[in-house]
Amino acid sequence: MVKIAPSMLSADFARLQEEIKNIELSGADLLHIDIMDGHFVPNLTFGAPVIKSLRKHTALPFDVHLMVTNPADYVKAFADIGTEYFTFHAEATPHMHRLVQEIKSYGMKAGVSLNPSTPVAMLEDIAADLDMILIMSVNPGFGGQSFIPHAVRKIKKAKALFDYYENSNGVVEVDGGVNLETAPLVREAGADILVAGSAVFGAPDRAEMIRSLRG
Ligand SMILES: O=C(CO)[C@H](O)[C@H](O)COP(=O)(O)O
Ligand SMILES: [Fe+2]
Repeated sequence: MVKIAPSMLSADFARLQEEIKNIELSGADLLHIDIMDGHFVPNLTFGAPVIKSLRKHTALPFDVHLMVTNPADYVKAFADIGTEYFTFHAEATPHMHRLVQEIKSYGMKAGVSLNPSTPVAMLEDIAADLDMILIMSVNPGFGGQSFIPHAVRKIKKAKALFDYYENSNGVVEVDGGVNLETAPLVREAGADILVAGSAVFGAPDRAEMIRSLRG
């Protein structure tokens, strides 16, 4: 069964505590948290202090997606908060191996995210060490964009890479434009975790939407 990770980016920021509780009660598996620095992507969201204040209000595992230029600067802060997955972008650092080891040394799971134009092959020599490959199915920076169909092939390639290296911890997550129309395509391709922001937070019945996305 695939897992659903609603993206907090589409929540009502004035009522974050209620929104997170509502998502948990609606059956979400993880809380996807988009950290943007206005540099790696042309948008700003929230930082560790805001996320820390939410930790005591939910038992959902935190799935942190860092769209920042210097991801290594934030490892300790998110480890201290209590983060399940710390996912950085392959395009943001030439030192993926070092950063993955550091993330793991803090007891977090390490993920690498790929922009739509970055090939899965870039992860060939780090896949054995990864807990997650996050395939971006939109250009990062904003919620509510349209799904880029090419992501379906990349999900299959990421699954094959984990299989080749016999990495049974490795999960493939897909992020961007996931809705009732595109969810069957990414489930079929083998995605383990579906991120959905606008589809879940914009649904009249969020629990029903989460169930439907799971298929
Ligand atoms: O990382 C992201 C954007 O950079 C978000 O997680 C993603 O866009 C989710 O929003 P939606 O489901 O509305 O596309
Ligand atoms: Fe994201």
